[in-house]
Amino acid sequence: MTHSHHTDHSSSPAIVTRGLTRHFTSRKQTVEAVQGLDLEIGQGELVAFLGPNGAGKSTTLRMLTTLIPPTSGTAQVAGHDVVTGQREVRRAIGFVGQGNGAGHRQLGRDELVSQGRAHGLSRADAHRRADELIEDLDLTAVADRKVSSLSGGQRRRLDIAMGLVHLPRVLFLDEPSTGLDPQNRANLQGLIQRLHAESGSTVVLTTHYLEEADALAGRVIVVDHGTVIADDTAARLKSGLGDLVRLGFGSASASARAASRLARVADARVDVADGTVDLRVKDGSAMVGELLADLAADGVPPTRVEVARPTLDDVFLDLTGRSLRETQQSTEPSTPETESEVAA
Ligand SMILES: Nc1ncnc2c1ncn2[C@@H]1O[C@H](COP(=O)(O)OP(=O)(O)OP(=O)(O)O)[C@@H](O)[C@H]1O
Repeated sequence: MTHSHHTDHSSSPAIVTRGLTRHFTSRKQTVEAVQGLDLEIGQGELVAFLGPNGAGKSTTLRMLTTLIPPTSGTAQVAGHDVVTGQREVRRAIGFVGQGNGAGHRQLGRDELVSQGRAHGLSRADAHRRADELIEDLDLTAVADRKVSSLSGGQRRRLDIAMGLVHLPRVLFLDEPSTGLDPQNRANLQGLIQRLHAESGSTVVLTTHYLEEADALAGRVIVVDHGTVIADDTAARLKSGLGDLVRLGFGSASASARAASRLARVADARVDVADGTVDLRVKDGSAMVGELLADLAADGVPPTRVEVARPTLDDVFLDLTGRSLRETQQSTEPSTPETESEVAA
């Protein structure tokens, strides 16, 4: 691995988009998949793209990796325009898409070696790199089998290895951990972190696992309906939402009385359901003692108290009105051409 160190602010950004837009027309219906994205991602950043199904994440990645041209707007990746500099962009990037990258009839190891050779590695380097990745991605037992005989998760890991063979300067991963078991998901996270730290590569990934975005990414970009609706560190997105203080009461009248008392707490959002009051407030854990004393003094002491730090899922729900957990469970990885999605 090369050890040039990351986050070089003096040089140009790894990715710049201006008004990046992509429409799809099928059966006389137009889907505005990506609508005027303005992004700037610096060299060495590790960015997670989050959004509900159909938000435009894959379409954005497919434009940035030159697989489909924008309808309008521009994008530069590694200093080259994705349309006029397609070849240069492709040479600089690695892409792990949602489909399968490796051919079927080959052996996994041979696929990796030929991918390395195609990217200009010497035969010896290509073999060494393939060995490294086979080890890193826990493919040792299956690397010498035909690709077509691998399980879904094994294929996924081979595809990821294919995208990493040439130590790309900019790496795009479209839902890399989908279909992996928890063990392999954790391994993959470690691998992405190492790659990022050791080679200073810029990494852009989409994921439906919010914990993954939280653990890995220095920057989280939330998209919905083809536009960016939030762009910040996970920590700031969460602290902006505040803690959840959930108070339980013996009766609905007690919770109503407590709620009217709590409405006076500055900058808090109060929700009452019978018997419970939810308070969304900055630093809930620090203020809960005082809060309880106040309620006791007013004669409405709660019978139960919970304080929860916000998760990225809470942020996501707050921003999009949808829980990513729900969308993740209810939907299979999308086949974009299906009519229901086009109509959505
Ligand atoms: N080739 C295509 N033809 C028609 N519509 C498309 C095509 N590709 C994508 N779309 C539509 O564009 C919108 C954005 O799709 P995209 O795949 O970018 O979403 P996504 O955020 O990656 O979603 P997911 O989380 O489900 O992977 C969707 O409404 C989708 O149906």
